[in-house]
Amino acid sequence: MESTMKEMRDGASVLDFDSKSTVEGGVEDVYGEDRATEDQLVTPWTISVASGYCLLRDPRHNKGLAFTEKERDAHYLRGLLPPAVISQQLQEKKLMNSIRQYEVPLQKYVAMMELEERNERLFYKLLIDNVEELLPVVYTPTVGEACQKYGSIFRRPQGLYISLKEKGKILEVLKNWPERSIQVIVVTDGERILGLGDLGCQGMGIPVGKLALYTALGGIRPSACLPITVDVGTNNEQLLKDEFYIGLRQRRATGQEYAELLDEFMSAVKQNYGEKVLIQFEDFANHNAFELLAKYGTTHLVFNDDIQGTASVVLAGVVAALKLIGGTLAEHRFLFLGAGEAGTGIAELIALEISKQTKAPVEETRKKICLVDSKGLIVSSRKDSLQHFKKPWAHEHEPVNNLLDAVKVIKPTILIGSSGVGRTFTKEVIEAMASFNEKPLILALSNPTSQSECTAEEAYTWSKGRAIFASGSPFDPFEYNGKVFVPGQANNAYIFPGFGLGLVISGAIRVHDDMLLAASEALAKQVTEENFEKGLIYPPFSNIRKISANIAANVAAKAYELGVATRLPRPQNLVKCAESCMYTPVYRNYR
Ligand SMILES: O=C([O-])CC(=O)C(=O)O
Ligand SMILES: [Mg+2]
Repeated sequence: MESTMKEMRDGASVLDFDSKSTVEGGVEDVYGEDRATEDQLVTPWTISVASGYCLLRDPRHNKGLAFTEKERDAHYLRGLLPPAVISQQLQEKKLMNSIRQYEVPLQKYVAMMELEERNERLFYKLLIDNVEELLPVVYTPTVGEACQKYGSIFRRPQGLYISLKEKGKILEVLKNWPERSIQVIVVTDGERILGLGDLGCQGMGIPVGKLALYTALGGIRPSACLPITVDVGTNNEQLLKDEFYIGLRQRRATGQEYAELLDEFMSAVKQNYGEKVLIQFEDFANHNAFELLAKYGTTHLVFNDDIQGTASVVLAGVVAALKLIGGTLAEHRFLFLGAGEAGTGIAELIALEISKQTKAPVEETRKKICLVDSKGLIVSSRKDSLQHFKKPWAHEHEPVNNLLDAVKVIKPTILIGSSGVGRTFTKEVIEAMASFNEKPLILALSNPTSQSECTAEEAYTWSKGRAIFASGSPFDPFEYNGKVFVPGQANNAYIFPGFGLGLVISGAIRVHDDMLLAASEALAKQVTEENFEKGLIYPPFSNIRKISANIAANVAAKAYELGVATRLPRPQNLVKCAESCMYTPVYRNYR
């Protein structure tokens, strides 16, 4: 009898499913429980129409004073709102005025988060229309401070928390999340939040912030985004002692215990959301970041923003910069400070692109790139003691034990900082770069601003206005000798929203390095003559939705070419397709 009912509900396909284990996802699998076997527990979700008081308190549907007279009548709102009816534009103006009055960035952050909890469309309207002004509020650098103080500013939970306490029950925890059609998950374990180190469970600010950008910059629907923090403890003594700390009060689980929890999480995600959900790893410590990417890259749609997103954005900036500094990629010498996720990720993608351009094997093209870590230049004599992700960069060279000496002997044309340690591009380092380069390209990528390898002012002043400079966190334009220099922001925020959109619109099931190259190429093409004249190697964020649509189209095209796209037939015009899929924050009319 039971099986007959299930067949009636699910149609003929139920016969196939019943005999299978449910640990894999499927194309139609959006609810998870549709595929659940009879002995599995399901969540009895219901859908209802919000009205009256509940409607005003539902952030997804609330419009505040913008509810029309007709809507107020039809939805039992009479008397619950003051008489004035105002437009979304006027609401936006009012909120921008009030946010601009706060002088402390963290107050602006809290105001934005409160808006998101109150009125989601208005939040995104503000963010999209004022992207250059609000990006530093909801994203780096302010989000870093927010994570450090998350326990104190915590009001309502955002996202999903999966801790060691949920071991064995992760699938059930996922089913507690109210949305079913998830397209993008950003997950952190909080061990390396920006350049701020281990912030444990308070790292949640990062997935929340990244996903706000997925919607604002890439047009993924907010309801399709799921921020997750996996809490395995923290080694941050200060947080462990902090009475307001929101996470597990224990030291980090490692080894098998860690691997098992992550494995359960990865299986549960695929089981619940299917094959096409994008899982973006964010701000994991080096060892776990590389391992997770390698382990799940062949079974899941995974993307590590710190390794791959940063690589793609930096390659785009370097390619664009060639218009200003001359030469081909292969003709330049690269020196990195920092050999972690960002450093080795960028280095590898640059080596790959040079290899594609010159047909030389990547083992050869890697030799154009040198990396310095905390122990000095990475050279072959250090090979035995190096972590595996650094080994490809151990070239034959005399040991050199600091950055300045490495700059002097290698004479790079391009200097890239990704060490997470601030103020390491000293006056001597920049002056040395400027002594043998007409236009040294200097990228200070570490975040937030406090960890930047140097400031824009320092780069321009110490190079006497000759440096081409971009940084991970934003700096204001700087005037030197009567000329205004506008520093670019070499931040993965240019890439991941469009990249993710490209995966979603093509229904891609795996990420491939060639897609990262496709994203870089699309971004580099968006830099205009006018941008170059100001010394910019990235286009302004004000055009980001157009940029994201172009990145998405190039990434999707590559997914179809590689045969990993499942959305068929392939749309003719992928840019149009990307644009038409984008979420818009304009209020909808209610009947
Ligand atoms: O969040 C950012 O601004 C860039 C990034 O991924 C990081 O620094 O880890
Ligand atoms: Mg990151």
